[in-house]
Amino acid sequence: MNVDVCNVTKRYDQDTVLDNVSFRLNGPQIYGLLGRNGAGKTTFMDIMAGNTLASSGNVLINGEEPFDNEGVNATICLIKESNNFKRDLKIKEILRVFSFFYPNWDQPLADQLIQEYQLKPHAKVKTLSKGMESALGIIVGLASKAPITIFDEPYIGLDAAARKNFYMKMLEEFENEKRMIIFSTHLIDEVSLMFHEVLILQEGRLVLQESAEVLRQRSCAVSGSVLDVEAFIKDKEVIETKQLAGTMTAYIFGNIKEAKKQGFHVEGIPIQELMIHLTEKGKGASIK
Ligand SMILES: Nc1ncnc2c1ncn2[C@@H]1O[C@H](COP(=O)(O)OP(=O)(O)OP(=O)(O)O)[C@@H](O)[C@H]1O
Repeated sequence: MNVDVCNVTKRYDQDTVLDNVSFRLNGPQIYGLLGRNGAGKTTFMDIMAGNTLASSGNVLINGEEPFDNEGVNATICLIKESNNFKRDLKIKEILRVFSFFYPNWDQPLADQLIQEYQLKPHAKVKTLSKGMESALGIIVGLASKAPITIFDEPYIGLDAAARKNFYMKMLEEFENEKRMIIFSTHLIDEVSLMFHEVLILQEGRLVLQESAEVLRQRSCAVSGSVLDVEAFIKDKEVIETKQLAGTMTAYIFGNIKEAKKQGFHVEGIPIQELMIHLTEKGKGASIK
């Protein structure tokens, strides 16, 4: 599957929520869609899933618009933070509805996950705790086997162990059967190692699209004595510095090999730190 996002703008009255966003997603990978609160992530995912129209520009899924397009809609499963399901339906009814909708629906996987998350098939959605409702969303998202599966912070109410279990399941499913997974989250450190590619929105604009591997190679944390590190980073783009007991750690965009050659202790920078930097100062272009 390919997704072409062409000059997408979305306005609500005077507010421009997405501002001329363009990018391409190529094939089955795990994409991290990141950004601060209100950056436009959910709005974008709704347009992509065909739930709403862009004010201008368009999203093409394998060349077709998703809005009002049953064929395309059956290839996309969007699981949001909440309100994914009718509250009066029972879990088993929800699973049946989705099994009709998604041609690749995996009932054995759904059954297995229902057991693992200890959900009662006869329970109505309105009786579920937040965590249970999130678990149901995760089950539908994974069992849909939709070629494009989108998770928009799908884990509200799940504890750390249950979230970890979900991440493992998602990876397992991806490895078993490659599909495009778009994952939007604020718990970036928990999942960033799973991302193949990272997209960052800031105030409705795309400030970064980069492979996670490249990001890891182009940014680093350099540690050493304060004087040495200060001298080294003088001509570099510095994200942040921290000092502790005579040593300094500087987060920089730059050449890891050069830092290593000079004897510094060098580590990668967590993607969460990069996201904070890029969205604070709008330095998306400078990483290129
Ligand atoms: N139906 C709507 N009417 C008016 N404004 C809206 C509507 N939906 C979203 N917005 C506005 O669009 C902006 C982007 O919202 P969106 O939910 O897409 O951001 P987000 O990146 O998903 O945020 P978060 O991380 O907090 O979920 C916000 O300012 C929000 O108030």
